[in-house]
Amino acid sequence: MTRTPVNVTVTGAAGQIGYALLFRIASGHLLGADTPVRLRLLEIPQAVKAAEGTAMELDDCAFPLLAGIDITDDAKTAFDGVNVALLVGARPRSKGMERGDLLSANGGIFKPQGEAINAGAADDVRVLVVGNPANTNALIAQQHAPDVPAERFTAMTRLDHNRALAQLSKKLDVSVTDIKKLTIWGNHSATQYPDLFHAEVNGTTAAAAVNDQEWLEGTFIPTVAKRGAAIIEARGLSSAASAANAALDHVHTWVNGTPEGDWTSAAVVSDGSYGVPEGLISSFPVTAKGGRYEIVQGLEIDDFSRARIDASVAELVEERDAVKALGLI
Ligand SMILES: NC(=O)C1=CN([C@@H]2O[C@H](COP(=O)(O)OP(=O)(O)OC[C@H]3O[C@@H](n4cnc5c(N)ncnc54)[C@H](O)[C@@H]3O)[C@@H](O)[C@H]2O)C=CC1
Ligand SMILES: O=C([O-])CC(=O)C(=O)O
Repeated sequence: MTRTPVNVTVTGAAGQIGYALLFRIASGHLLGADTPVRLRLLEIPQAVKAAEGTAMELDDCAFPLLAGIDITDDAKTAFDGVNVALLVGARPRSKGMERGDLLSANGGIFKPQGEAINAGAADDVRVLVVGNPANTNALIAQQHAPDVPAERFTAMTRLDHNRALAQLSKKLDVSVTDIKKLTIWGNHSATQYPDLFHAEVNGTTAAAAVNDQEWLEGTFIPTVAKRGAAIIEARGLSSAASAANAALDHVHTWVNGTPEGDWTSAAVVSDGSYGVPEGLISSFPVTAKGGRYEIVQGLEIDDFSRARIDASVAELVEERDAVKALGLI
């Protein structure tokens, strides 16, 4: 067993994703069964007591890998020495709130968190932003952490990726493990593009295996892209356990790598690949090797895919320009 605990900071720890996430981190599902973790929980002052309650329950599980829990409402304390930062806490959209208001409220959260990561994080820090709008929140944090390599800031589209795997496996009556090279492109929003043209099912292109363009356009893409809203409609609350599961998958893959002959989806800083403006945090097909995510290169993009990627990236550009206009980056 690696004896030095890894410092894992979770923001929004008292929220519903936090509750679904913390117990699995402490039981080894983030970094593996041989890596002890020290949890740092960051919450707003009004929710610190609830986070303390969760910490009591974590204690009561007597997890062998859990080396300690600290709870704070101060970002600097929360990110001091952090190795893995899971930025879950965010300001949800409330009634009558415009997109600009939402971006502005979240800027007030992700700017100081980026600064705190810049000031105190460990050299190997890896940051995953889950809180919405995830891509742009990640961009804000990254822009305020100039001393941290930009590639260490990522946003979560792994839930969208897993949703797409599930929908396709049902359609084709195959196991999710038979599906490889699926991609979510763009923003974690309804404009995202789940791509079946590069995906493979038992060696055949997924789009060809489906052989039903109407299903692909009229059912598959909207079902995946609007799944978050469908869960809210059904549950009265947004996805929590599936989001927590995807966050574990994202970090586990980042650290441990993608299998040979496969890739996954993550929103990472664009290097200009596939016409996505450099610096935007956009979802791409990525492999992970040696602890780094890398954008899969050289895929041919046909007109159908091009139009959808461009539409989602245009939304990311709009969001970036809006936070720029607000002085947040
Ligand atoms: N990227 C993705 O695939 C997904 C993203 N989400 C997003 O994740 C976020 C969290 O979702 P839930 O846990 O369901 O929300 P929630 O409302 O249950 O919990 C959010 C928590 O964040 C805390 N918080 C707010 N501001 C904070 C700050 N400055 N520092 C630390 N904590 C703060 C709140 O006190 C609350 O406890 C939301 O923005 C949601 O939209 C949810 C599902 C999927
Ligand atoms: O849609 C929401 O508000 C929550 C979310 O991001 C998702 O479930 O994908």
